Amino acid sequence: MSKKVKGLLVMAYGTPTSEEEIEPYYTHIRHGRKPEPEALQDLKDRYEAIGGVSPLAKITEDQAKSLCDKLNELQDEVEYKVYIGLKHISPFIEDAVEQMEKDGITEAVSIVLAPHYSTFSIKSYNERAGKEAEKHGITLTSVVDWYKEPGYIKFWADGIKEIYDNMSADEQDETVVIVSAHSLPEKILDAGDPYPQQLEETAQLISDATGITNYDVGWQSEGNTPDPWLGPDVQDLTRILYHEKGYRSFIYAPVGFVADHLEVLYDNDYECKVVCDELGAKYYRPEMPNVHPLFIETLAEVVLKHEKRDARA
Ligand SMILES: CC1=C(CCC(=O)O)c2cc3nc(cc4[nH]c(cc5[nH]c(cc1n2)c(C)c5CCC(=O)O)c(CCC(=O)O)c4C)C(CCC(=O)O)=C3C
Ligand SMILES: [Fe+2]
Repeated sequence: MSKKVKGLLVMAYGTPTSEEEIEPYYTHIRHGRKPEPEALQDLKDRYEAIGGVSPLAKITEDQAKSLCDKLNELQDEVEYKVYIGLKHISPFIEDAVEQMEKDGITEAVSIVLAPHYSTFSIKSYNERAGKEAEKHGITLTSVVDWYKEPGYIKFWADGIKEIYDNMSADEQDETVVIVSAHSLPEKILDAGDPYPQQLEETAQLISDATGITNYDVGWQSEGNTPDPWLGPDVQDLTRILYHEKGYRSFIYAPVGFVADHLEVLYDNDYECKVVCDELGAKYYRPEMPNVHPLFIETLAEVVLKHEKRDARA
């Protein structure tokens, strides 16, 4: 008897793959409102600064494919078939689910390539997927979050330790780890959003795993809107930690992201580095997860655990 085929919906933010796509992409992020010419130019300049287009599109594809291969290697009850569904550019989440139906898929599982749960992020991905699945008669269950998964913590702890262990004892004494995620509007707190608490937990677990107790939590890449955003911003935090605590080496761990992309390559590797250079401090940033085997295995374990829980329910 042939194995049952099950859909694996891998959801991610999405990125423009050419300069022409930047405007429609930005417009989609802004819920259909076109950006002002200055804001659009600013975004184009940032993409230009990291090489014209983001490496994210290719990385997301590689992550999705590797995850699916790993899942098919780790179990032999079902044959997973992978679909990529993006939040802000084609193939959209809805396109992916529609394609599943065309392919005769009746059951699927989804995961978002972002660790922390927020109404602004994972909830909105999962709601869009769930709604579309219902429309097409597909039974879909969704992984909720995976911010304290041991393999994910280990991945970051290993990267941080590698940098730290290469320092002299004197430098180690002056080193702090800045653990960060994408900032969100402060109003998420009114509804008790778990996002900030989850980032705190991730940071604590990484500290436990590395034994490095000098760490702080910051927010990055905040949007260009009038309302207040979660802070402190990582750049401000760098200055505070330098002046008030005397740190001279900074290890940035943007754990809210899983790939090399604009927020990391520009907001960390350029903007935070500018602050470090100005202060005469040292800038370090461990590798992003991308398709590292430990990371892909971890995602596969997350999906399989979710599938088991689902089977029990
Ligand atoms: C929570 C969160 C994640 C992490 C979770 C997840 O991954 O889902 C994330 C990831 C990403 N965000 C990305 C890109 C952008 N996000 C923007 C703007 C915004 N993000 C927001 C939230 C998040 N974003 C919000 C609340 C806004 C403001 C919207 C508004 O205006 O009200 C803008 C507009 C310009 C700007 O603000 O910089 C861009 C270009 C890329 C792709 C990078 C690449 O292409 O390499 C990635 C992975
Ligand atoms: Fe974003």
